[in-house]
Amino acid sequence: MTTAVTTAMTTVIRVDRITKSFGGAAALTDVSVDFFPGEVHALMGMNGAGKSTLVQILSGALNPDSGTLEVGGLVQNQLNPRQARKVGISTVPQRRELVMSLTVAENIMLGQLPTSGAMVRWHSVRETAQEALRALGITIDADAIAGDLTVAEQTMVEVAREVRRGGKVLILDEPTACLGPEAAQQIRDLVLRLRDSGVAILFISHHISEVLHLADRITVLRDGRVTWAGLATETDEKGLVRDMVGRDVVSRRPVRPARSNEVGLSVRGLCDGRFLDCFDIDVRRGEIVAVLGPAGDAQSRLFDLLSGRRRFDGGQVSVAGKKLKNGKITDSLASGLRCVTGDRRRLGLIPGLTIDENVMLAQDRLDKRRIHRWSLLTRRAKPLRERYRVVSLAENPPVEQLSGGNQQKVLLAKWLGTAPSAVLLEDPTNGVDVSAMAEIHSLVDRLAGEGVAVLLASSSAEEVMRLADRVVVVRDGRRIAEYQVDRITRDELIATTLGGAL
Ligand SMILES: Nc1ncnc2c1ncn2[C@@H]1O[C@H](COP(=O)(O)OP(=O)(O)OP(=O)(O)O)[C@@H](O)[C@H]1O
Repeated sequence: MTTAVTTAMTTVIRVDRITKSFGGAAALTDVSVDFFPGEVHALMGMNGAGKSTLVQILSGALNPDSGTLEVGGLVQNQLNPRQARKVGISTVPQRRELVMSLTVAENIMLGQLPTSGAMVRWHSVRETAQEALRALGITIDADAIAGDLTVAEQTMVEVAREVRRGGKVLILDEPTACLGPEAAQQIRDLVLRLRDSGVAILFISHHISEVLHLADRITVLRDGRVTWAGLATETDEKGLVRDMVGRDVVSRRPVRPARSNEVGLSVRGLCDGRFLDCFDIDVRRGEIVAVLGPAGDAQSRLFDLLSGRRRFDGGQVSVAGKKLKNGKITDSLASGLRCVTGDRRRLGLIPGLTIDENVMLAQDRLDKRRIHRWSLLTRRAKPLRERYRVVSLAENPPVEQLSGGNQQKVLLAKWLGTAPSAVLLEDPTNGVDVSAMAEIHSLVDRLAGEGVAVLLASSSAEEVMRLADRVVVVRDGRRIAEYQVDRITRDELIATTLGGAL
């Protein structure tokens, strides 16, 4: 447990009895929260509990239906994003908002480039940006191109930009989602440095142990209402789960039926640039094998190659003994291989289509069905929505209106509802709450129990320990170690992934 340096207990933001509805359904009801400078305040809750809605109100993207918002002692009516920034409220959303083709310095100084007459003073741009990074203890080169950075580094650049613009309250929406242990730790270290410099941090995370270690204060939302608020030292994991879910949640490794000796998915000598170098892996039917590596590069490249989105330089992929054609999505799908992307926003879902349309997209494609009656679509989607517990305020809205965790459930329903024979799952519980996580883990257990070969690429060591039978560690594109999960501890797993000796 870390200690806060709260010097003055004057609130920097006071949220008083805020209510917000969408189409008559309440997303927030009578929510009151105080934020203090020099404190990490975690906001927790199940998917759809109202966290992002509150963040959007604080950042001026939405206005509440009733209640007041006070910033630095002044009531703010009808806050818009520009005013929010002006009064010192900055948000680093889940989706990175950097211009990927520009340098780090250009991104940090965007909109505030120093000029002499009509000329930009590039030297000053670079110096000022480098200083902004240095002041936060961030060792990233200001000349680097944003798109070449890791996700954690991109998050740090956004934080540096917001702090430089005078952010007194920094809202970080799941900044460690999908990051491996080392990168997540870098972000947490940065959060603590900011806190110690007096910034008020609003931190959203579904990782309970992370919140308990990092936060000074916690507010829990359930169905849009505050169910618990207090100091982190006054609660524990069990208490938080009860406050979020309303009951205990248990997720245990089941005893799975003996695995078949038949290989469901076989990868031989796969090569792709610097990401994969003669990579081999076999997954038997009914087995769950996790691929772990320090940066996640190999894992997401595997997704591109196995799904047929990208051609590999060399090697062979087979599903149930049938060789796949290189770079052919249709062949990959026809083989029964399903690749569930970790990037649901860009590759997984069509934001403007409804839940039912997204849920049925993959099955319709496999059935070559182009036209459907609405009533039939709803009837076909219903069992999948129920099985994956997709929750929304409206009946069948566009998926872009769903909370992040519910979007993830739609993505899983879309692919896993199509009778797969082998599956690649990339961060399957990305952004989902503790209860949905337990449900998704049970669904993956069930898939394996039905004889599906499951290849898992997860950034969470806990998830790997919970789901996988075997772990393959990749470094520099090569397989460097392999373990049976029951012969290794979580800490040993993290050490070996990060390059430490066992
Ligand atoms: N623009 C919108 N239109 C309609 N409903 C919305 C809109 N934005 C949010 N909602 C609904 O409001 C509820 C609260 O959503 P919110 O995104 O705040 O949840 P959350 O706690 O951030 O969830 P998650 O952990 O999944 O991100 C959800 O039921 C969501 O579907």
